[in-house]
Amino acid sequence: MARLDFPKDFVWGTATASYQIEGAYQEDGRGLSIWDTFSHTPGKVVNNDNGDVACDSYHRYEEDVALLKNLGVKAYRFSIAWPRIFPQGTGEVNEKGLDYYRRVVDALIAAGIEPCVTLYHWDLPQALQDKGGWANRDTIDAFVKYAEVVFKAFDGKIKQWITFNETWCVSFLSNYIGAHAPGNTDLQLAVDVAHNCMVAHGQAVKKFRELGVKGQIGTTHNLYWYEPYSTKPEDVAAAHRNRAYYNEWFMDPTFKGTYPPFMVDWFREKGVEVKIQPGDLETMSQPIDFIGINFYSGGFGRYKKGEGLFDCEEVQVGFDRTFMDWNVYPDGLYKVLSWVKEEYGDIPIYITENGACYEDELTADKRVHDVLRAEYYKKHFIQCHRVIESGVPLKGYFAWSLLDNFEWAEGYKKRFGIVYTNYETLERHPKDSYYFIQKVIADGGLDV
Ligand SMILES: N=NNCCOCCOc1ccc(-c2cn(C[C@@H]3NC[C@@H](O)[C@H]3O)nn2)cc1
Repeated sequence: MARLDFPKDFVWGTATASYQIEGAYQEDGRGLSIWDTFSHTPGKVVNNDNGDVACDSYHRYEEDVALLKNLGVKAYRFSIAWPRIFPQGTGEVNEKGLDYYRRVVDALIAAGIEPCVTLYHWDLPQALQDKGGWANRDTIDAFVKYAEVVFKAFDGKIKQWITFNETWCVSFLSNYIGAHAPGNTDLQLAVDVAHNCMVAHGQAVKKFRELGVKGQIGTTHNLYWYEPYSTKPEDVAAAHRNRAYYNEWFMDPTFKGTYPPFMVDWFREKGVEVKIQPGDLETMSQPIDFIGINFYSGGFGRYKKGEGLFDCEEVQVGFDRTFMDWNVYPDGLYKVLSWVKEEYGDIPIYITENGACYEDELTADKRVHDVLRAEYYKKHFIQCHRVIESGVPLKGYFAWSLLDNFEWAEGYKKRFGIVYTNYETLERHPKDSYYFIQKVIADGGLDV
């Protein structure tokens, strides 16, 4: 057996998001979000599930904090719901909305757990969507105003800030593929949304610096690791386009202040242009203190004319797959983080999401023997250790997710939690994977 010890200051955490766990969708002045609208539209979400109640963390956050404390994490990543702070997106601040997050933050601090907050985790106020949402550049100013209110309210208590979660999901998944809210299917619109979100990210970072807010700020991108199936030049080019669709399209603007030229040309061929206004590229590439990377999967692609957006077809090479039908590809984590260091330099990295969805069964004695999920975590922890040993500045890891929760268009059928949520009783039951992670944190590492 080999012993893999993590640095003493490595930050272990878990992650959730407001719309996925809070419920209380009309409580204390909360306004509607695009996910309320989307989930209440028949046919958009499996079983027509919605976030009206979810895990009821709005009322049960103390139970969640107790689970976090017992798990032994140093930090907890959650998101603030913009519609609780500005029910109409702009205008009057809803103090009761701020008060909820004051209760959560104070409970975390009392438990010795650092709050790590995502400002935008997809629940855009519907009132802003009614005016074009992220395709309307006015939303950028509304976002900065929302960020300013929250920065000021929690300065000194929240010390790790993430502007956006998974801008690829906000843009392409939600406005080109159409699988997520608001469910548009227009490539130009998706490119506009991606651009405006990255400008909003940069403007919020500038506001953070202007206000002299204590702590660190970054953003989170979901990166996939796609490799060419063969060394044939056409396969290499096709797989690179598909990788860049998730990775370079967002990482290059964030760190280089440019879009990857080969992708700009590819989109231009499809009649799609990036609408860059003077100053946008400088704004979006504002220096940040860390990058959050959400990693779940990857694969192999090869050239196939006419296949998808990039003439690239995925080739199955025998990976095990999760219940989301995603490849289990732990080496992909090592490769993508090594690539981040190589491409973008020594920016501190936090894995802000990693985890797996499997079918879980609650036993009569309230246990969940989620062997596959525990194995998934073990395999990815090994790759985290490997990448740290290689000199990549990986500073922390947040498991997705603390709780089974509303998995967007998949509803409640898809469980990612290390704690089982009984949606009838709203009871929480730690799974075997919770106890596996608890031991890794307590021991400061693992034996393999
Ligand atoms: N890729 N295109 N395929 C073509 C058809 O796709 C249809 C569906 O696609 C996707 C792609 C990606 C995801 C996804 C989900 N999570 C997990 C969440 N991360 C943030 C947190 O809230 C977690 O819940 N990360 N990524 C979902 C659906």
